[in-house]
Amino acid sequence: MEKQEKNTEVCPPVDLSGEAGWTPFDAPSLVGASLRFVSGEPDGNRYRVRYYKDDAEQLRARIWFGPETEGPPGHAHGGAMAAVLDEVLGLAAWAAGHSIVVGNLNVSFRNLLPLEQVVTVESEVVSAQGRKVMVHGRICLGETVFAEAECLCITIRDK
Ligand SMILES: CCCCCCCC(=O)SCCNC(=O)CCNC(=O)[C@H](O)C(C)(C)COP(=O)(O)OP(=O)(O)OC[C@H]1O[C@@H](n2cnc3c(N)ncnc32)[C@H](O)[C@@H]1OP(=O)(O)O
Repeated sequence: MEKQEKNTEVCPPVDLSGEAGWTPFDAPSLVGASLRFVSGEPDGNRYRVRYYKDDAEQLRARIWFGPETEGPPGHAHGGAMAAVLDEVLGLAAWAAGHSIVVGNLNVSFRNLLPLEQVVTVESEVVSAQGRKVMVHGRICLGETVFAEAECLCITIRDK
């Protein structure tokens, strides 16, 4: 079988601007330099992401799924969408003041997400009781929802 050449060309810049009323927010710095999988290559071919807070102080992200996130031909891998929801919804809890890791992430894939398109991740911290913080979120563009998730975050025990 012939070996397929890997395309190593870097994709052109993309516009990750937020919407009116959004303020840029450096969410990954809340947890230090550890979040390289989604946020680590801002000019690469995997993901490109920029974080914001909206006027209700909820975390938002504008994100581009690059060719390295491909699953079904021309579209994002489900695991690639789940990774984004894990990071953004976990960071939404951090941004609300909770030091957490994600304990459970329940994702529903609603529509195929075309590659190399800038989409939005919305999040909402819906409850915080004891060590459990529930965050809901979705990857969408206008009225189209690509994936939605419920994320149970658990606060880290004091060492
Ligand atoms: C640095 C942070 C970056 C954040 C952004 C990125 C998000 C991530 O990718 S985090 C990485 C993925 N997550 C992980 O690897 C987490 C691995 N899991 C763990 O470390 C542990 O299981 C942990 C911390 C979640 C819970 O363990 P522990 O501290 O012993 O708590 P534990 O006593 O078991 O549970 C506490 C409560 O949460 C509940 N709970 C814990 N896990 C779950 C779960 N998966 N589903 C439902 N409930 C759960 C328990 O039932 C318990 O409830 P109750 O108090 O009512 O009895």
